Amino acid sequence: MTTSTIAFIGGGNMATSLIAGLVADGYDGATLNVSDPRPERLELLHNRYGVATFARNSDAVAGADTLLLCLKPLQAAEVCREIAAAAAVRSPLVISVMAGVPEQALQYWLGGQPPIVRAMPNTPAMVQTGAIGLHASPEVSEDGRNHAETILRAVGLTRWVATEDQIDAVTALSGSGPAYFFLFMEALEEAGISLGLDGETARLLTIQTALGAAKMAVESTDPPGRLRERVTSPGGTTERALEHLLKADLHALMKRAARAAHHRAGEISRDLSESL
Ligand SMILES: NC(=O)C1=CN([C@@H]2O[C@H](COP(=O)(O)OP(=O)(O)OC[C@H]3O[C@@H](n4cnc5c(N)ncnc54)[C@H](OP(=O)(O)O)[C@@H]3O)[C@@H](O)[C@H]2O)C=CC1
Ligand SMILES: O=C(O)[C@@H]1CCC=N1
Repeated sequence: MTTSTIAFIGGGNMATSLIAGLVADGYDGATLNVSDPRPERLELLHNRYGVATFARNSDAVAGADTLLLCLKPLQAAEVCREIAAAAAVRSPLVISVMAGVPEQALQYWLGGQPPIVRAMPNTPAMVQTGAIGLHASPEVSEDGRNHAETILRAVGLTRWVATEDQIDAVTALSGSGPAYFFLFMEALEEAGISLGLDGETARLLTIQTALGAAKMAVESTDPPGRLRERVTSPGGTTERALEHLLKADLHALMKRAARAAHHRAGEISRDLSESL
């Protein structure tokens, strides 16, 4: 655990998930600064996690050793320019979770080539079960890498990727990934209701099944494919169901979906890079 101050710039969904996970890990909310234009959001974060809140981004940055940029990509340029002078005072490590926002663009807006770590977390960070991809710009020291990893490891599993481009792949896989699993849960729940179960029963059984399958996948040395085979009795019920999913080519569908997310991250990067 660190006692240094982390400033969250933007206090929306992803910031809230990270703050919740850090506080659950033992971080003192008072060492977490948060700035956001919405007073009601700041109040909620303060009441729930004890964080220090700021209406002005520069005030949140002052005194912080680490900046966690949790803005929507389109807000990045304006806000980085706004905080550049305050950030230059202590040269904090800058960690950006923003999809598609290149390290080079962040350095350009902040000025002076600060060390940047791009992190791609996901919302399960809220329950300390996040999956987080990391990439460091060449300016990040070994200490800086360790510092970023320590923060993010508090909220989940971390993996460094070799190239910045691969952060777009992480975005398409695990950044957006919780939404894919939630959609699957919604569909399974609806299927249960269509077979005559009441809504609450269908939802509870769906969620517990997802949890059980994920726990088995984590704890087993066998890959998911082998675990699937063990559910699938020859000539049984699962086989009949899987025939439909495989006929619809779920694998190809998943690849198309992930490619679309990956493509979108690239579009965001290109648009931002063209404006430099
Ligand atoms: N949500 C997710 O699952 C994940 C998101 N990310 C990344 O995290 C980033 C944030 O996403 P998410 O949390 O979902 O989005 P949100 O819109 O929930 O959060 C962004 C927050 O920044 C606030 N904001 C707007 N303008 C400013 C400003 N000038 N200064 C400070 N704060 C400002 C927004 O306020 P307002 O609403 O009023 O605009 C909002 O509260 C994105 O770049 C996304 O790519 C990465 C991984 C997963
Ligand atoms: O949908 C998005 O753009 C963000 C990035 C990954 C998850 N949410």
